[in-house]
Amino acid sequence: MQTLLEIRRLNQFYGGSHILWDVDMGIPTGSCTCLMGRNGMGKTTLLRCIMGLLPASGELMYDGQNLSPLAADRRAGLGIGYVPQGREIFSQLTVEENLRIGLSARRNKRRDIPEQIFELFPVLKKMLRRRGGDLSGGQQQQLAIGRALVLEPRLLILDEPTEGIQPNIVHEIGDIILRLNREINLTVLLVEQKLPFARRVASEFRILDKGRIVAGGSIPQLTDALVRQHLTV
Ligand SMILES: Nc1ncnc2c1ncn2[C@@H]1O[C@H](COP(=O)(O)OP(=O)(O)OP(=O)(O)O)[C@@H](O)[C@H]1O
Repeated sequence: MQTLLEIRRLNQFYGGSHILWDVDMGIPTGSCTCLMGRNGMGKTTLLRCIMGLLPASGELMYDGQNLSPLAADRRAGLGIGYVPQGREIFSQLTVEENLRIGLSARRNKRRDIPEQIFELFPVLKKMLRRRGGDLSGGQQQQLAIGRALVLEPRLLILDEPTEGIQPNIVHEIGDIILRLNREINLTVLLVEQKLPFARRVASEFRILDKGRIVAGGSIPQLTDALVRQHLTV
C-alpha cells in the first residue's frame, strides 16, 4: 500500500504542555482514514500541525516531499485541502466570494471555480449571491468542503464535518465524502466522533489517546473492545 502522507515522531507543545507524543501515522493513498479519540486527545491539534497552522517537531512527508519547512499556504498549494472544525465560513461574504478565497492557494493561475463543485453541491450554485451567514449549518458545511475542493486537492482533511448538523444532512455529507473518495479518488483524512458515520465512510482508522496513537488498522479491525477502551465516554 502506498502512503500519501507519512508522519514520523511528531511532537507538539502548547507552552509547557506536551500535547502530541511521538505520533507515527501513515495515510494510505486512496484511503479514507478516520482519526478518532475522545474530546481533548489532540485530534484537531494534529490536523493543524499537518496544515502548518501550528509548529511541531518531527517529520511530515507528503507525496515524497518534506512539508516541515513549508508555510501553510505552500502546503495547501501542494494539494492538501482543509475543512476546519467549525467550518470558518466568512459570514459577511457571499457564497461565491467564500469559494474564491480557496482559489488563492492554487498552484496554477486558474481563477474560475471548477464546475465539479456545483455538480457535487447544487445548492451552492443556487445560492452564489447569498451571504455565507444566511446559509444553514449543512449548507455551510457544503460550502466549507467546496472551498477546500477549489484547490483540486489530492488529500482532503476534514475536522468533524458532521458536528452540529441535522441527521438527514449528516447522511448527505457522508454520501459526498464517499463520492470524493471512491469516484474522484481523493485521499481523505477525517476527524469524526460519530461511530456509525466513521464505520460507513472510512476504510482505515487511527486512535489518539492522550496525544499518542494507540491503535489503528482497517475499519473491520475497529473492535468493540477498542471502542470501549478508547472512545466511549
Ligand atoms: N490554543 C491552545 N492553548 C493551549 N492548549 C490548547 C490549545 N488548544 C488546545 N489545547 C489543548 O490541547 C489538547 C488537545 O486539544 P485538541 O483540540 O487538539 O483535541 P481534540 O482531540 O481535537 O478534541 P475535540 O474533539 O474536543 O476538538 C487539549 O488538552 C486542549 O486543552
